[in-house]
Amino acid sequence: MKNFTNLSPIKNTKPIALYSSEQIYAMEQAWFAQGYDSFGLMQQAAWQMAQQIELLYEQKCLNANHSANTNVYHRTERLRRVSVWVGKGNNGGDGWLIAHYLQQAGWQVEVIAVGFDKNDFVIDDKSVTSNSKHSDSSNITDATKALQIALSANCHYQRFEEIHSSHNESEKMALLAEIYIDALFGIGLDRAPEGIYKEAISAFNRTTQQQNALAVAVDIPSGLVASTGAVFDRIAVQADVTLCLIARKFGLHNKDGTDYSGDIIDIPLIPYQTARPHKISDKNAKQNTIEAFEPVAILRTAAQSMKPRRQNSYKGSYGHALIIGGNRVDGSQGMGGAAILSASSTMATGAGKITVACHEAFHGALLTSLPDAMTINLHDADGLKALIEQASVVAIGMGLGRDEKAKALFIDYIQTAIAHEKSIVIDADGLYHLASLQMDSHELVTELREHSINHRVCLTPHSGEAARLLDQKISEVESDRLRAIKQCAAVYGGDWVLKGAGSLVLEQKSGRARVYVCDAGNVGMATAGMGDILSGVIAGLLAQQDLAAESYSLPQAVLIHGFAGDVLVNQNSDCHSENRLMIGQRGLQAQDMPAAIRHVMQLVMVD
Ligand SMILES: NC(=O)C1=CN([C@@H]2O[C@H](COP(=O)(O)OP(=O)(O)OC[C@H]3O[C@@H](n4cnc5c(N)ncnc54)[C@H](O)[C@@H]3O)[C@@H](O)[C@H]2O)[C@@H](O)CC1
Ligand SMILES: Nc1ncnc2c1ncn2[C@@H]1O[C@H](COP(=O)(O)OP(=O)(O)O)[C@@H](O)[C@H]1O
Repeated sequence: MKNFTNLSPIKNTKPIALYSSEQIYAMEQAWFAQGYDSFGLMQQAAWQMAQQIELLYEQKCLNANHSANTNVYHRTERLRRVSVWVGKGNNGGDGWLIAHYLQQAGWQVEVIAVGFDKNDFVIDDKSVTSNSKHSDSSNITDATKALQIALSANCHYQRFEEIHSSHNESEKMALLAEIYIDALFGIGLDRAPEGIYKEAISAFNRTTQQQNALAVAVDIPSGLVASTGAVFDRIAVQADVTLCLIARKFGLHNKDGTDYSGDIIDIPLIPYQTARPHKISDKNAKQNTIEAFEPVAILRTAAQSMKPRRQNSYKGSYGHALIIGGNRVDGSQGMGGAAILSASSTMATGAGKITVACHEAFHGALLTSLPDAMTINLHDADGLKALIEQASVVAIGMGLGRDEKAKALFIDYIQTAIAHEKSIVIDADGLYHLASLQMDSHELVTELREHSINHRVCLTPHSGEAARLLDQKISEVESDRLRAIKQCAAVYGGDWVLKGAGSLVLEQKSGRARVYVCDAGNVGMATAGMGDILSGVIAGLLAQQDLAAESYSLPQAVLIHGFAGDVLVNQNSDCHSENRLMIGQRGLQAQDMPAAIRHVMQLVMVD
């Protein structure tokens, strides 16, 4: 659940580099290649996590005492109990060592071992005392070594299989604890947890919820795929806190990741986490050159500040945005609202002037809600093409319609925009037509791609639209959104937003594509018309050419849109007056957004 307590669009936080699990393994390998010990790294990881767990426990006690208004010193008399759930991989190895270190620190520890055979618990002194630098060489894995160390230290354990097969509910309650540690799976999860693993994850979640205990995930919540943020069949540990080892995983911030990870605490561990030895192809190159790991994406949690406008300027200084959409196909009710919403957010973002090209049937409604806009008939091709020539940016597709007539208009208007070297935003039905044109091998797709090399072309699909553009199933796109957005950019050129929880933004600059995850927005925005609002924000920023490049960037637009949604939902938490209107996650409407966008535009302004 998103925390709205510290809502500020400009925060003093740096963007965070995000990596795939393959890259994290490569970072580890680079570290070991320099002679460092893999088991030493596991010990260090576990030791630092144990310390964090102690801090989390103290914080939990302080909070509990604070709310109960009791003396904080009572906490020292409490029995500190931890239940550590371990799997068979290295993530489980971390768990065994955490149990060992916490027991040394005086905690009452119970390890719940999942997927283990009874024979796994025979103490083998050799593995504990093994000094081999890399455990592989002695055929003893790091995880086994960790288990043996915990056993030798008399850490109490139970096999989950035994607890689970018991019909006695109280026996099923593995251990009453204040903190539960999830060390079942880490970045090595490569398939859906089934059988006993599925049962263990459900039992972990059930127990932590029943005990109102703190659930702490080691590295990543078990069940969450580190490289994609996917969760198989909703089977994943619901963590309150994730202790993220080595480097931030992309999956913690995309798709299901945000729902399952809780607060994230970084434990970087190795100084070279973002570098690996350079492959020496040039014999003259220095031996010790290092090559940075290119993150798969950058997490942006804050918008760029914007400078105030020059006093000596006028509406023409802030661009003319042309919104094309809002059609009414003969006999239908039409989609005028899409263009109206888009236009109202364009204006709220600060465009100097706007014209809306929509079906004439909607002109009255448009002018009633947005008298600042100029209007033109969507089907007046000559008039509209003349306007495209004058516009600073053309946003097309919101409620344009999917019939053949609309497709012909789309082709005509996009070709005109390209001919006049305009910035273009394509959304909704525009993306539908673009996908058809790609299937027809229509020349417009190539023209648009070429145009995008030197001009801004922004395309904003949700997963369904992206699937059509790529001729894939929605599930295929959803299973790896990072791959999908890159494929979109490779096929069509331009800059992209793949909308959804943790919207992805791909920007191409100087032939280099960079992907961003925008950490603003909330589930209240999953309502009709929110996408139209986004296309309007993008058009509104692109129109204002007085802005510095980073201020009209695509991540900036997505962040402003997301923060506006967050501002609206946040009214819930700081609402003291009963008379004040509350807008929460349920019932948030796209039409609420322009006022919130104006508010965010003031918050990002600096002197
Ligand atoms: N020694 C090291 O290099 C370090 C490793 N670390 C830990 O090691 C973790 C990665 O360890 P591993 O690579 O062993 O990966 P995991 O501990 O995630 O486990 C992978 C094992 O589980 C199996 N598996 C995957 N999905 C399964 C499923 N659905 N059902 C049943 N079995 C499944 C795999 O076949 C593999 O045997 C990290 O997340 C981190 O916690 C940290 O200790 C840092 C240092
Ligand atoms: N769960 C969510 N978290 C954050 N943002 C969301 C969420 N659901 C939707 N949004 C945002 O709301 C907008 C919805 O766009 P879209 O699906 O195109 O709506 P429409 O087609 O009705 O206009 C996108 O910008 C999307 O990122």
